[in-house]
Amino acid sequence: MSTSRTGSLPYLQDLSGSLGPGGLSPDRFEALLDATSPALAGLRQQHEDGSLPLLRMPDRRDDMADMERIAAHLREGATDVVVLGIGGSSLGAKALAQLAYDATPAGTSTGAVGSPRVHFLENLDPHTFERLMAALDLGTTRFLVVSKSGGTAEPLMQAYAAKAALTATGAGNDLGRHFAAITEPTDNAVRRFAQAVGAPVIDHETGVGGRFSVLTNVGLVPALLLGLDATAIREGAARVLAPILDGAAPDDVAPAAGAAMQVGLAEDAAIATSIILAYSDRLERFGLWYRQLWAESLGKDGKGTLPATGIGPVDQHSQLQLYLAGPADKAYTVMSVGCAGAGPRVATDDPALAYLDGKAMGDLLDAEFRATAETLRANKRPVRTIDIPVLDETAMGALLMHFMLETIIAAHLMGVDPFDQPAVEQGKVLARKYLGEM
Ligand SMILES: O=P(O)(O)OC[C@H]1O[C@](O)(CO)[C@@H](O)[C@@H]1O
Repeated sequence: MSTSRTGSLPYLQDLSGSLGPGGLSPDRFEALLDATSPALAGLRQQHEDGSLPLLRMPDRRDDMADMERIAAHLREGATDVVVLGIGGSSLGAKALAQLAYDATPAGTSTGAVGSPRVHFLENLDPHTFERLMAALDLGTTRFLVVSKSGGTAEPLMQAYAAKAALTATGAGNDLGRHFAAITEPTDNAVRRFAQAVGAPVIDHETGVGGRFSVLTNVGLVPALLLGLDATAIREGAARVLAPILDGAAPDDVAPAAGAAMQVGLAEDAAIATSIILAYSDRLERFGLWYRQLWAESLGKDGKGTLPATGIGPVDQHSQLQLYLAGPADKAYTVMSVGCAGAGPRVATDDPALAYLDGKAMGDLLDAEFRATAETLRANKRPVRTIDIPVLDETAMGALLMHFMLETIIAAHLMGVDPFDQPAVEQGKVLARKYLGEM
């Protein structure tokens, strides 16, 4: 079974292009799919006993009031909100924010009319920081500091720098109004910072790691600021989880099929890179969120594949040559958002452009998506397609849950723990040592 039968999902996954020559043998795929059964049973159990709080997020509503409270605090009198967080404390929110569209290079998202502009200062770069501070009216700018541990150097550095910038411009008389924080309920540096400036704090879910936190307040507070429907995001996630909770067979569980395919390709077909190629600008940051999820969860014990991202027509004109004729060590997830007929139509009497005459911009995008997927397959490159008829909050919630579950199930097949990241700590210790020597 190569195409997901879960008809109620707001997307359609088709794995048929990953099977056969250049890909995975259908028998091996079926065997791996069967091997996901214990993982699915484990997830059911963990949902029931509450030991994996991520699985309870789709149905949670009791935390919405806290989220609304923080969002209202940040929104009041604000033209701009800057989110200070890194990795899992930023990437999920950024992916959601792109729904409220837009994909400006500075990472700004504008939402519904009346919403503040939301900026994500994820990376640490003094040049970017100073330029943004200079461009904003700090009197009407708010900062949301997000860190699960509350001890991550980058957002702390940015929070203290923002406080100094506010104070320098005289906008710091009422610092509590300018800040809010999300962090674990421990005595940590982010909490102490927020308390010192008199800003409200809400708790980061203790049992949900950063890269799995997009359905918690970490993703949903920025979403609310942008006017997105947070409940619909969770409802979309619930639709992906439902077959697992209902005890469906693995071939009716889209993330299980995806995990079997990804692990099988790595083990049998020497696939070293897993590329998400999205035919929608609004999925650009989704790919970046996926990179952390896949890399940090599975890159262990010498195992794991390199997650990479690309964007539709742009990468056809930049990467496709390598994809088609370079090393056959990459697998492709080509994602498209229903676009046929969308956008402006061309009117031209140039005979050389007869193929464009009367066609909508979305027609060309759709044709290119299908052509690229087929060409990859014709060149024996394993391809999965994911069609999203309508990219809204429900679909985005479903896609986020799909890839979180696919990662957890893949970890089970690979025999690694998806929830830790011990190797990352080495660099952090060294960076602190170097800082101490400066
Ligand atoms: O939310 P925190 O604790 O600031 O951590 C940020 C990121 O840093 C990491 O711990 C890696 O260093 C990620 O797993 C995490 O998402």
